[in-house]
Amino acid sequence: MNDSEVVVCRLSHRPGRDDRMTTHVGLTARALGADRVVFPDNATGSAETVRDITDRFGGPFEVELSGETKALVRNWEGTVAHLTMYGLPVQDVETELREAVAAEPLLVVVGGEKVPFEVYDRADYNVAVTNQPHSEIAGLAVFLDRVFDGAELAQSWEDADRVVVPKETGKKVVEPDE
Ligand SMILES: C[S@@+](CC[C@H](N)C(=O)[O-])C[C@H]1O[C@@H](n2cnc3c(N)ncnc32)[C@H](O)[C@@H]1O
Repeated sequence: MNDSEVVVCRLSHRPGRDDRMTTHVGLTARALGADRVVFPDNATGSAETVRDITDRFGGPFEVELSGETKALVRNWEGTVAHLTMYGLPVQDVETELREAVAAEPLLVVVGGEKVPFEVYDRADYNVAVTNQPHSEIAGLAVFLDRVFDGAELAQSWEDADRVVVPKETGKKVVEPDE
């Protein structure tokens, strides 16, 4: 679906307190069209959960752990978009972002605890999904939907061992090609 690789970087992780949020950053990145998520190396449980979901519901989607998420941002060869309530409104930069992702890899940075100034400084785009405080998961979902212009909602999944069949009522899950 993507022209170039789209990678989501969770900048920091506080074990215990951030477990669910970090896991959901990964699940949202996968479901809404990113190719890969990078978690800090203390987020092992979140990485395991997202890999397990990918094994069951399909990919391609990669999960990586890194001891150097800030260095990943600093040294990224491509476009860096940092999600922050202090940035430019996503609706004002979405066209430029689509052009950028057509040309080169995009790193989408979401914070947790306080984000250092060097990330704001390195970012090619500091992007706000409203200029109100809310959550990295909500911000990431709206951001990816704008970048992919809705195409991610209809993506297909490979190597799934289960497929959800949409139903007006109730739940139906089948094996592929069933
Ligand atoms: C709950 S906030 C905490 C921010 C942290 N206290 C700080 O000072 O940087 C965690 C992350 O959610 C994301 N976020 C929160 N509100 C946002 C908004 N309006 N637009 C884009 N991203 C947002 C940002 O990536 C932020 O780093």
